[in-house]
Amino acid sequence: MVVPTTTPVRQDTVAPPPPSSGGIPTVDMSAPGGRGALSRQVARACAEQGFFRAVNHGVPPAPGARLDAATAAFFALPPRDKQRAGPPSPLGYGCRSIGFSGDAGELEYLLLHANPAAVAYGARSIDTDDPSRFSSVVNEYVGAVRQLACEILDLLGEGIGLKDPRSFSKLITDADSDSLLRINHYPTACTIHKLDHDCQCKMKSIVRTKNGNVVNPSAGARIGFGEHSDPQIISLLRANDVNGLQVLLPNSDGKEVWIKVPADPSAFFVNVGDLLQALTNGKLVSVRHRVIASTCRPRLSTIYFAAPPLHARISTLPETITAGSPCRYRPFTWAEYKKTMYSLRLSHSRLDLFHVGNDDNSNVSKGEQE
Ligand SMILES: C=C1C[C@]23C[C@@]1(O)CC[C@H]2[C@@]12CC[C@H](O)[C@@](C)(C(=O)O1)[C@H]2[C@@H]3C(=O)O
Ligand SMILES: O=C(O)CCC(=O)C(=O)O
Ligand SMILES: [Fe+2]
Repeated sequence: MVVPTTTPVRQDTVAPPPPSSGGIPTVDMSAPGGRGALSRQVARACAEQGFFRAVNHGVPPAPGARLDAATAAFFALPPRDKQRAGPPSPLGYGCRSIGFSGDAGELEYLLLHANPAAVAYGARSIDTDDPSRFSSVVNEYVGAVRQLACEILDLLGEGIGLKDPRSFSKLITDADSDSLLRINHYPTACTIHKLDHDCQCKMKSIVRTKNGNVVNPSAGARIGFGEHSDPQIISLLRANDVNGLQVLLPNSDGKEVWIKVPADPSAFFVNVGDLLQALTNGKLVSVRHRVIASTCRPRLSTIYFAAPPLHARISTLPETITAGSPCRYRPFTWAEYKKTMYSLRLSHSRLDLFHVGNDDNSNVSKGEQE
């Protein structure tokens, strides 16, 4: 991760660091002190950590509670009912397998496109009793969270001094926005028996050798979701009261260390994504994070990945390019970026392939892996 330790976001508007709890910057979205101070705080957290905890964010609890109830009901279904919504294409129901390049984690999930037509289509196999009930719960949640995402992006636009501070939020409110909603369920080690046989074996990482012996190559390690950065513009995560999320942040010596993020069901955890790093010439940093699954309590998390339309051209904003900080990334479309990312492993630092002067990405687009 690039850590701009010597270059503050803007020389004339250096904000005090947001208060941090256990190394996690926290931004009170309703704090008195004015919009200027708030925008500088949000920009500073996104420049230094690429991550913050948003409290008093204004999203009412009801849409989240309704969505949690609906998705928990889905995950409690018998395996063959859940499999009607899979396998993930990448959208749909998935169990353990993440993406198309061999990544796996101790989780099952639903991955949905966030537009109402796609939600309605997916809902037919997720809530067969009443698909429109499921759709309206998802749409209500997406509407509320998208509004918070826009507010944060506008604050960021102001905080880093863009000519049009709404440049970021305009990308995600376009009718063709490619935003996603993901619901991750990390079962406990002892409820794995509720999954189907295939998934049970995969989650226990059981491998049967040629002579019939059973071995567990990853005994002890419970990687829920492996190390990665989110590819989109910004991600807003809300989870139940079970810990597990970790972010890779610089410590006081500048060394990167994994920081455990204490669970807070009333907060949103905000991640800068790869596209925002590219748009801002690396001033805002796409944070690497992962989930270690708890052995004794199930974690349920919901993440809104705010993305532009597929055809959107991601080109570094001129305000972020200076003589001392020349343009780092070549322009690309979100469709091009997605194609590259799906050919790579979860942990790949894929944005590096779009550095000015790096021609290596012509190969990865054709399916070459790490
Ligand atoms: C291995 C992969 C899964 C992923 C697409 C990718 O090729 C690399 C990025 C992964 C990720 C991480 C954030 C989101 O959970 C996600 C939906 C996304 O947009 O990028 C996943 C992708 C996925 O699970 O399909
Ligand atoms: O489930 C979580 O808490 C985080 C998962 C995540 O980072 C992702 O789905 O991209
Ligand atoms: Fe993520």
